[in-house]
Amino acid sequence: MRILLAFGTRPEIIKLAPVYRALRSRQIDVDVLWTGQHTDLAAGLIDFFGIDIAFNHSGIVAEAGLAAKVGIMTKRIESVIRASHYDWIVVQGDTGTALAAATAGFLNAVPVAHVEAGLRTGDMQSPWPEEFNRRVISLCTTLHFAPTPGARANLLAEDIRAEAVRMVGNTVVDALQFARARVANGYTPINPALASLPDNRKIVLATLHRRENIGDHMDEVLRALRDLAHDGDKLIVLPVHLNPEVRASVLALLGDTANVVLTGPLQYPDFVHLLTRAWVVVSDSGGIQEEAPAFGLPVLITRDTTERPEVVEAGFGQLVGWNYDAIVSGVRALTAGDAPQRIDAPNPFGDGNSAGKIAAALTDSRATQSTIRAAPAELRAS
Ligand SMILES: CC(=O)N[C@@H]1[C@@H](OP(=O)(O)OP(=O)(O)OC[C@H]2O[C@@H](n3ccc(=O)[nH]c3=O)[C@H](O)[C@@H]2O)O[C@H](CO)[C@@H](O)[C@@H]1O
Repeated sequence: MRILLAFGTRPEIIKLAPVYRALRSRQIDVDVLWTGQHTDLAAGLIDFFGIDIAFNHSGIVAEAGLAAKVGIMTKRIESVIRASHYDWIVVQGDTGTALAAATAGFLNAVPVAHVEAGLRTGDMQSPWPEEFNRRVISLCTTLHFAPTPGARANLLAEDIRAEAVRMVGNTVVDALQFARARVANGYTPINPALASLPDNRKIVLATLHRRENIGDHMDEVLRALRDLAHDGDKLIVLPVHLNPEVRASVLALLGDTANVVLTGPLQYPDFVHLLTRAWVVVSDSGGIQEEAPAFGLPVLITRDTTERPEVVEAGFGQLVGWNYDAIVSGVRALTAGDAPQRIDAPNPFGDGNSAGKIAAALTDSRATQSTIRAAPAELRAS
């Protein structure tokens, strides 16, 4: 059996690394194709998880235009899958890379397995273009790995056959457990700014990067963070995304502000270390909504919708949009005491055993047989 695993961005690497490791531990041949959609952000991650890259297409990132990038990635991935036989092509989430790889797989009759399937906001504009990507990827997919019962229900509502959907949890929890074991007890952060964080401040961990939030929305979140920094008892720690528009807004509103630590994107183990120290998270990230519950951490979600309603239902998350008052009062309420308020509830995104379940399903010969039968005869013969 031979499997192609395709990824491009930081979150895809984090969430597919446990699948890679689970397949390799079963002695399965796995070829990894990296489109390099994130290069700097991915630095260190591939090594951290011990991943060997078979196909490095990181030059694609230089192409202008989202459609051109997806087109070029699709073409490159198609040439890889036409040159060898693959039993599965595995993609994750909702990125351009996942869209390209799923499309190339479908059009060449290679069964596609989708990790983190079934997330929906119901709004094609938010998040854009991810909601579109998710829907197209689901159309191309043979085996859907849903992280939660809600995600599974979303897929069934789109007339996807129940046998094609497996509820396995989210591999982000597996990745977190891998990293947590490495940042336990006496960890020295790679980034020097983290090594000297004062013990007597309440750490507010903030991240901002969603495309649809850039501009007035992001500026309002940054104004709220600036005023929270003025309270004096808190320390705002914000790893700044590399997007130049995000950087410009952050520097304009938070540059040279007391009680604000701005860093570049953190290496994943540093980020996990910071999660262990934070009192509250303010973020528009998808992955962080899933990670915070693993630490019992409350998260204020600076978006108007979330495809992860479980984080809100389980009591970890609040949707605060870009509302200055909601952010300021939310953070103040969560940092009012002398110790961090940890939420004692199970993580709705899983128990860290997702990758093993995915590897077992992919290597189950019955799943492979039924998908091969589903491929058009002329492609099976070619
Ligand atoms: C629309 C949407 O929600 N789409 C999501 C999007 O990903 P995202 O929003 O979660 O992306 P980011 O926030 O960039 O990454 C987060 C990860 O990065 C780590 N991190 C963070 C800051 C740092 O300084 N150093 C780090 O190491 C952190 O631990 C975390 O795991 O695409 C994914 C792939 O398809 C999807 O799964 C997912 O739906």
